[in-house]
Amino acid sequence: MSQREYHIVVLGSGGVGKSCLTAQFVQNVWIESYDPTIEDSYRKAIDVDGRHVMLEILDTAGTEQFTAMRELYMKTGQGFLLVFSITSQSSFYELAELREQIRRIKEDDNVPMVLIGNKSDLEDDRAIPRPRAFAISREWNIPYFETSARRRANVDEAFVDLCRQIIMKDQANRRRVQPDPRPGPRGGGRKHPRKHRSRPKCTIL
Ligand SMILES: Nc1nc2c(ncn2[C@@H]2O[C@H](COP(=O)(O)OP(=O)(O)OP(=O)(O)O)[C@@H](O)[C@H]2O)c(=O)[nH]1
Repeated sequence: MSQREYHIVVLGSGGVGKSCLTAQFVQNVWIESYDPTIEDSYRKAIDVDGRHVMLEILDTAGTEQFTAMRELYMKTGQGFLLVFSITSQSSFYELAELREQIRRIKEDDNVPMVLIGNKSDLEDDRAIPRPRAFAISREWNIPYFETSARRRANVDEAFVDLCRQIIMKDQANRRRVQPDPRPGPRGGGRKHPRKHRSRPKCTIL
């Protein structure tokens, strides 16, 4: 079977840890320094439930000056990681608008997404209580993961969950456009009804 390629976009305010999460997932490295991103893309092959897929991961700019690129990558992205920092209230509230923008641009209410509260190692500085984040994730009908890029906690789990959602959506779309090749009422394989058999049926004893 050919390898499928899926486009993932990592979104969220500046400094929430998008680059660090991406670097941990793709390269298994931790980056201590903060260097605001303009836009970086990475490729990683992974196996999800026995399926070999290639991911194209776009690490986007959190700072306002680069938001002009948003519309384009929202169109091409098939799945989105919505990242905030558990230590920053504003980064949490800013995600609502990003989510709305994605749904509007894609004209789809069921876009694969995952909500991520990053920097879970900074529990003492927590500004968003866990139940608050879970409540939003339930309202948006998407899963919530608390991650720490620093400790590499829950990073793979969040990316893999998103991949699963994308694969399921892709399969559902394919089923919709490709008619079932099997004959009979479910399939579109046979144009004309089978002719009546004149020969008697054979019975195996
Ligand atoms: N303690 C802690 N620090 C983190 C974590 N993830 C990222 N950081 C730090 O937060 C700062 C910003 O991380 P980045 O990954 O560059 O943030 P970003 O969201 O890509 O920022 P922009 O490129 O501006 O959008 C860096 O100094 C990181 O070391 C984490 O899980 N825990």
